[in-house]
Amino acid sequence: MGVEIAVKGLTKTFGSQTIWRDVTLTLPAGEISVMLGPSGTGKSVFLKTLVGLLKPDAGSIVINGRDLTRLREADLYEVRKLFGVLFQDGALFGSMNLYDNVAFPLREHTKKTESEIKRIVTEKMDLVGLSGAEGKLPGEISGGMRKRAGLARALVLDPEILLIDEPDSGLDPVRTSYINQLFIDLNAQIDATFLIVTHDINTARTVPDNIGLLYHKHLAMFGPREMLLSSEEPVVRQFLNAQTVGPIGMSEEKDADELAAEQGQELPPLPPIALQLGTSDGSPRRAERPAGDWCRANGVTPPPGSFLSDKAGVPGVRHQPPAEAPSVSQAEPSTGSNGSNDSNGSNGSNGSTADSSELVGEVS
Ligand SMILES: Nc1ncnc2c1ncn2[C@@H]1O[C@H](COP(=O)(O)OP(=O)(O)OP(=O)(O)O)[C@@H](O)[C@H]1O
Repeated sequence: MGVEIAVKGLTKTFGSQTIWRDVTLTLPAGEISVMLGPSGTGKSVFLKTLVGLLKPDAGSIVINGRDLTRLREADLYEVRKLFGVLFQDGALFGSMNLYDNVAFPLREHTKKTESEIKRIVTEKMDLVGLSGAEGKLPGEISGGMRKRAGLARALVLDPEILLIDEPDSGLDPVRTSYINQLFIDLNAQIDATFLIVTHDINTARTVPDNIGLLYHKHLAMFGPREMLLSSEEPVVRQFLNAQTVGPIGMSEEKDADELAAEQGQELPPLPPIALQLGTSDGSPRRAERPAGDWCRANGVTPPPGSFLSDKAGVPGVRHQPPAEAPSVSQAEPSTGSNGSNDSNGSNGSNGSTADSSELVGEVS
C-alpha cells in the first residue's frame, strides 16, 4: 500500500538563503501527490531532503515511525532503500546500455544472482514499455525513452515511495500524456506512494490525488485535488490556471506597484475541475473516490461543468458544457476522480459560482 510520509515544520536554508520554512504536510500512503511551484522555489530541494540527500535545518520527516532527519548515516542508508527516484534527465550512465543501467542498483545493493537480476530487469523494462531496447545506449534513444529507462531503474528495488522530478521536462505533450498514463497504471499496480514535481498544469489537474504548492519560501497549500482546484486563494488560483494576474511575478513575487496596477482586473471564472485520468485497463485507481466527494463533504460548489471530462479546465482546451450541466450534487458519481479525505492544510478553499453559460476552459 506504500507508506505515509509525515513532514512537519521542515525548514531548509543554504547559508543565508532560506529555501522554504515550516513545511508541514502528509503524503498519504499509496496516493499520487503533485508538488507545484514557480521556478526556484525549492521543489527539487524538497525531493532531495525527503530522500535524505540534503539535511534540513529544522523539522521532521517521519516514515514508518522513524524520523529520517535524526537517523545515523548507516540507518539512513537502509531507509533510502524505500525510495525510488526518477531525476529529470533519467540520470543514466552514458557508457552503459539500458539493461546495465537498470540492473545497476541490484548489482550495487543486493546479492542477487545474474539470473534473478535478469528476471527483474526484464519485468521492469516491460512495465515501462522498453522491452527490446535493453542493448541501446542512453545517447541512442529519445528523451522520453530515457525517462522510462530511469523509471525502470527506480523500480528495481521495489520502492515504497517514488519521487519523480519534472517527468515532463523536455517532452512533447503526447509523450507527457504517455508518461502520465504510465504513472497512473504503475500506481494501481505497485505498492508505492508517489510524489511528482511538475510545472505541467494538465498533469497537475488530472494525474494526482493531492496537490501542493510551494511559493515564496513556504507551502502555500497542500491537500486533496478538489480543494486546490476549487480554491480562490490568489496564488493557487493563478498557478493552477496559468494566469498572469495574481501575486506571482515574472521572476518572484510582484511588487506593490505591480499589484496595484492589477486592482479591479476581473479574473476569469474558475475553470471546471477535470476528471482524474483513469487507468488504461479501466481498473480502479488505488485511491479512487467518487468525483466531487471532497467538494460535497466540504460544502464547496465546484465550478460549473466540473467532472464531465478529463480535458476540462486545461488551458488551451475549450470546454463546452451541455446546456444543462448537472451540478455535482445531482450527477451520478463518475469513475476516475476523487477527493482525498486527508485534508492537510484545509485553508482558503472555496468554489466558484460562475455562470456556466460563459464557461470556457481557456484561461489567459
Ligand atoms: N546544493 C545547493 N547549494 C546551494 N543552493 C542550492 C543547492 N541546491 C539548490 N540550491 C538553490 O535552491 C533554490 C531552489 O532550487 P530548486 O532546484 O530546488 O528549485 P525548483 O523549484 O526545483 O526550480 P525549477 O522549477 O526551476 O526546477 C535555488 O535558488 C538553488 O540555487
